[in-house]
Amino acid sequence: MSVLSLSHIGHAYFGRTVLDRIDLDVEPGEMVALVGPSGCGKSTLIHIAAGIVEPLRGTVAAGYRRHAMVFQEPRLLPWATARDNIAYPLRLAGIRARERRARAGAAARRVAFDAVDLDKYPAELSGGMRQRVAIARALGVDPDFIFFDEPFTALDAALKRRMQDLVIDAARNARFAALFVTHDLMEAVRIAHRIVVLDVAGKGIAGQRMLPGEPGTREDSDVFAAVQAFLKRDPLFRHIHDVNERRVA
Ligand SMILES: Nc1ncnc2c1ncn2[C@@H]1O[C@H](COP(=O)(O)OP(=O)(O)OP(=O)(O)O)[C@@H](O)[C@H]1O
Repeated sequence: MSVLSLSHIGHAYFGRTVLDRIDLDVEPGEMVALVGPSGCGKSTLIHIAAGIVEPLRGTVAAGYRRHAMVFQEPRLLPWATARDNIAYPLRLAGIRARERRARAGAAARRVAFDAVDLDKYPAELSGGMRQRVAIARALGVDPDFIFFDEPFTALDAALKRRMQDLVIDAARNARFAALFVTHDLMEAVRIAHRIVVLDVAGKGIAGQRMLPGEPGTREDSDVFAAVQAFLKRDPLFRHIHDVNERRVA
């Protein structure tokens, strides 16, 4: 009864294999963190999973009702206010102005976005506020699945933590499932039920680990200890901090 099922996904760019034989299922209400060394194909895989990129091989079976996506950059419309940005997908869905306004306001409240800022334009908002708008826009469509592609990488540590808590709370309340790409193992351990580790590019999934307890109920000391244990003793995480320098160059 998976809400997302990837079977034998393979992909290549210009003949160079980046993903091979990827099988991955996400259950309803489950938050799966996808981690792996730089350049291993995390973004490619989440784009395939979300239907943005057509895989060269394999199939994607989506059992969710409605999905949303949150990217590293908030990707807001610069000419629209925060409220109109949040309401934009609702407008595309043909929802009337009055209801759009109410639902955008409710979504903003769920991410603790101050109502007085709803009429501001993206350029008038801080990076954290803009990312809140992006999350509110995702929550506003009432999704049962959200794809997160490194949404908090550009934020400083304190803000990142606040945003993670916000996503954890929202996921618990709205019970959406999610695939969450991150290169931050601490973030993965805080936020997810399960961590899936991609191998270096072209080698597929290296393995996965279930995380104990529910996201949001883990003590900081336990999160820290789990990350240390993964990095020091678990061979699955051996390549996690490798950098594909050819790509960086
Ligand atoms: N549109 C594209 N055309 C050609 N090559 C691409 C394209 N997108 C990604 N690649 C290459 O595919 C590989 C995987 O990239 P991808 O962005 O999916 O990895 P990633 O794990 O998300 O990387 P990072 O952790 O650095 O964000 C990289 O070597 C990258 O250079």
